[in-house]
Amino acid sequence: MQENKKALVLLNMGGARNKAELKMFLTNMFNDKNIITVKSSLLRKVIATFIVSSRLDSAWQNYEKIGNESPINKLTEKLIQKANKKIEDFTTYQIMRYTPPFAKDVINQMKKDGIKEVLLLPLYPQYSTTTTKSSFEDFMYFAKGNFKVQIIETFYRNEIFNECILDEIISKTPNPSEYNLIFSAHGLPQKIVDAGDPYEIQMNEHVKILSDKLREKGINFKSINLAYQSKVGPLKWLDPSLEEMLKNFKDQNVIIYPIAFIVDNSETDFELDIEYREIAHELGIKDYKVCKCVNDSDGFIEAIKDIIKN
Ligand SMILES: C=CC1=C(C)c2cc3[nH]c(cc4nc(cc5[nH]c(cc1n2)c(C)c5CCC(=O)O)C(CCC(=O)O)=C4C)c(C)c3C=C
Ligand SMILES: [Fe+2]
Ligand SMILES: [Fe+2]
Repeated sequence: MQENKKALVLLNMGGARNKAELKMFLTNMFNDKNIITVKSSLLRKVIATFIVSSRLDSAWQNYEKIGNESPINKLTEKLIQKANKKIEDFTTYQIMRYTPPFAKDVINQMKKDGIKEVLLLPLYPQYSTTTTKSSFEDFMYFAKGNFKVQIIETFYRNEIFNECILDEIISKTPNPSEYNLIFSAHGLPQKIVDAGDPYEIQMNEHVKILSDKLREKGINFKSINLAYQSKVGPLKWLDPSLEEMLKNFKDQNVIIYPIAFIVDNSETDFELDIEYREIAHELGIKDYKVCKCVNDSDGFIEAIKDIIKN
């Protein structure tokens, strides 16, 4: 690896490579104080143990349908390799929050590599305490003042990034007036939003930016909507849910864009492409398309260059 002094660190959630890692993912996630916001870490541990034991087997069945692993790790690896070839002045690393590579180990490697300055780029276009803040705190805890650190908190307004999203949507729908476009975002418990998390506000703004850009290009979908997927547990989450939204489109065509994600993962490959596809079929939707995330596309590498400049 090059001996650059500056690191670009891409932060993401991680994903299971096997059943043991799914247990690790769920255990780490539900012990995260930004996800389960109860004050007592002991109570959180009890809740985590309960959720993991009740969820593990059924959740694993979903991963069995997508080749026994989340695609997030291999796709992120490709993104890192491409970034290291194409983005000058930085060595690019990845850190995952709930499965390896963990902050502690990557930070040790960065110290060995002589890194002095770090630019953190969470792979979440919109800020949430559950994702951006959680990953930032994780990094800072293990960095222990060893580096000069900067973070990019959001990039949903970046024009090059938004062009990548639109390219994917447009290339999948030669006849947009016959399709309903749904931006599908990962959901969040309502109480996290009520406590001040800006995710929903930023999500609405992001959908408006993309909708305006489509109109400016003269591309008119039958309708454009935002819905939330992936609800877990009994609490109220952001609405409308994707399932409720799909009910509006019996006998019509739908195209979904996964707006909260940068790299395809189990929520896109299983939940959107398999589970909601079945629901759409049962609801009498005619054609149901799911867009790919920007992943390691050349366009997204250009977007990263633009996001990190200055
Ligand atoms: C209280 C639970 C959860 C919150 C809050 C939450 C927020 C959140 N998550 C993502 C992105 C991803 N989540 C993924 C999987 C996943 N998420 C939860 C729960 C919460 N997420 C669970 C239990 C799981 C595991 C799968 C399942 O059992 O349903 C993933 C996929 C990882 C993979 O395996 O590929 C991503 C990515 C965001 C962006 C977000 C808040 C904005
Ligand atoms: Fe999630
Ligand atoms: Fe899910």
